[in-house]
Amino acid sequence: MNIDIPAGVRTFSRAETFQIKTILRKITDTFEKWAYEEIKLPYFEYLDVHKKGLDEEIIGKSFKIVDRNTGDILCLRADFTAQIARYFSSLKKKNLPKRYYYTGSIFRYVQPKGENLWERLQTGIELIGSSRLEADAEVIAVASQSLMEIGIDNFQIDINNTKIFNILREYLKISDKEYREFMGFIKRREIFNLKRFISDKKVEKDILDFIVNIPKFQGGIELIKDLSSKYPFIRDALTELEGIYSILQDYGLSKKVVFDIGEPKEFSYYTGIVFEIFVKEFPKPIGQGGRYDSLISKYNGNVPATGFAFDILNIWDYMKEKALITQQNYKDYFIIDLTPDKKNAYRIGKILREKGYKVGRDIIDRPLKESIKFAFENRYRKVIVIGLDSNEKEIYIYSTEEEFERKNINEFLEKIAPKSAKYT
Ligand SMILES: N[C@@H](Cc1c[nH]c[nH+]1)C(=O)O
Repeated sequence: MNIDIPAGVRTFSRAETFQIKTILRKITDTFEKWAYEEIKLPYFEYLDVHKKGLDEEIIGKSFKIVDRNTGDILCLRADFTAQIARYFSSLKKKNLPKRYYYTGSIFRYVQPKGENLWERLQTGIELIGSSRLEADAEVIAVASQSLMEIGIDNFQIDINNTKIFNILREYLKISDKEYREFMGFIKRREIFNLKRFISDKKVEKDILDFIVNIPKFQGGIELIKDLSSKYPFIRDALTELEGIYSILQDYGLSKKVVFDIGEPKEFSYYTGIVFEIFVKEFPKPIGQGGRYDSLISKYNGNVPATGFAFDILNIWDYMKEKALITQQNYKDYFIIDLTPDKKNAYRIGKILREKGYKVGRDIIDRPLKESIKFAFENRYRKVIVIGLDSNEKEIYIYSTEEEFERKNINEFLEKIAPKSAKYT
């Protein structure tokens, strides 16, 4: 019998799931502190509708399914931002700003090799309704605070402005296809190909000089100021970068910022400030986002927006690698009731759970010693044994396999304080 799973998917063990869930919980708690509200989006979209907001390349990698009733082609969600834009467009009452967050997988085909999965777990936010730089800065601040909450503070935010490329595109008057080729050269930092690309075009000297040097433009705020004096044709876009830097300074985050003009983004829906988040000594970005002021208009309405998403499995991989994950999934009490009638077990369990404790019951017949051993091996902090001697009102509370205390049931239950720790 074949019990395999497809190459592009994987199961996460209970220990792995706990680690991932702990990361997610801390991040989404941070989102909530900034007043973002959760929204649950469907796995399926109509291909035609999802396509409106996404690049051909991404749609090409999406998983398609046929609606068996109507014959319509559906696809599995390939991007949350396009879904949110579609959803927002459908709202009758669009009171602004809207602050949404989401958690779930996006699905895109990749050659299933090693850790390449078809399913990518993301959690992210979208801030809809403001074209102010303050909105772009808020999104970056939320991302930064979320990372600090999970114990990552050596991150770097690579910021860029898509407007620079839009100006070049208009200036060069190139087709979509040529533009994609051009952006590919920039992304792969292929200076030789960039030179070749513009060699047959009539380009002013300073613009030409800018283009062939794009891959090298990586640095701090001085770089942006310098570019601004050298290349007036992109000054407005650079002024935005200076503006966002100044707000991030107020947030105390300017030390995290690097400008990387040679790093364009994956989605063509971006229209302004874009960014990627990296951590030192880890090759993959752990989050990315940016402004998408014309995406919503592809569906209905015309509202500016910005947002970002974390790649949770990249964060998890990094945290494992750096031993930043220390928490274990502990449970509080394991109740073993040796009496034929289990009423005391049910009563004690109920009260402890009401006070916020995690309580499990031993429901397997085996020698007491083995049950106790099982409990500590399986991360219960304490074991309660009922009916160990003839005094029905007393219980034994084990804190290790050997050490225990005898307590009167009612006294124990009266004294026990509600559990307070949040993530344990
Ligand atoms: N959807 C983008 C991230 C993003 C959210 N909002 C804006 N951008 C991604 O998956 O990379």
